[in-house]
Amino acid sequence: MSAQAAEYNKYILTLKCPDRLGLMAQFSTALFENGAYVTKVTHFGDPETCIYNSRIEFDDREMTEGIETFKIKFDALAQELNMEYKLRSADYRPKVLLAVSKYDHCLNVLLTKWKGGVLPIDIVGVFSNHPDCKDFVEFYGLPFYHFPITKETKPQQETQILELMEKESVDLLVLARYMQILSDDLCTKLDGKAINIHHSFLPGFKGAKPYQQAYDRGVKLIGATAHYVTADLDEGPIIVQEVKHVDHATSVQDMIEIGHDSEATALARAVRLHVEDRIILNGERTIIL
Ligand SMILES: Nc1nc2c(c(=O)[nH]1)N[C@@H](CN(C=O)c1ccc(C(=O)N[C@@H](CCC(=O)O)C(=O)O)cc1)CN2
Repeated sequence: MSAQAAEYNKYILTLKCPDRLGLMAQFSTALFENGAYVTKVTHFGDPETCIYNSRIEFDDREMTEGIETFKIKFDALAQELNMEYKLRSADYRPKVLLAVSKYDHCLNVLLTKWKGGVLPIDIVGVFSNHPDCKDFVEFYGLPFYHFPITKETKPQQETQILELMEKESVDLLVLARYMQILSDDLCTKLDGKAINIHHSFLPGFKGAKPYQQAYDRGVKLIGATAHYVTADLDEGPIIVQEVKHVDHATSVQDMIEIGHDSEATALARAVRLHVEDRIILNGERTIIL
């Protein structure tokens, strides 16, 4: 007898463990025996690392015991299979802090998608090293934090960022064309919790002014890359990439304007993938389930 979908509690289970024959049968049986009504499964067994990765959506329509009992039983299986897993309610909306400098095209798309209910996140605020985006952010009813920075005040400014993230229990920091390099210490603290949009088709043209670099090289494709932030500038695991065709007549300014769409699209998609727990970090690479 199926009740209305709205009555069910829905969950997202992500897991990784050493791969071996019969693994799927074993944890599928565990899900079945504990009444997990599976509605979606995506998985990948990495042939190089021999690690099995899976993302499972299920609900409790057939569960006779609560999710806490499910966790206790699944914990036992996880130990047996040397499995790392994360289980959360599908209703949880990750808390996201945005960072900008002066360009607001990526910020605009993120705020529009958030306001329109397309991005399942709670934006706790926006900070910037410049005041330019204050009015725009406050138009959306969000707090704007002006954190100016100089080489000398960088440690204090990054402390402001960390304190804000702590105070608001931030799950994800999104650098939406935030043009400051985060210190190694901050990158370590934000490992896997900070996404940047770089305005080139990485690994080409890392660092500052990538469109000028692209123009000077005479490329026929420009791109944008959303990646996790690491201490190695623009070297973090790649999440999403977008490209656009250009030619000999495309100026640097043309590239900057053409690139805005690619940057905003790539970043918004990367944020969605992250907050839906679809990204598995796999060394220097990502698996998108
Ligand atoms: N630790 C990291 N910080 C940041 C990353 C990253 O991958 N690791 N990505 C950048 C974004 N970025 C390109 O997308 C970028 C931003 C700024 C610069 C840069 O050189 N800026 C200033 C120097 C600023 C500073 O010293 O903090 C400059 O133009 O000289 C290069 C690339 C965001 N941060």
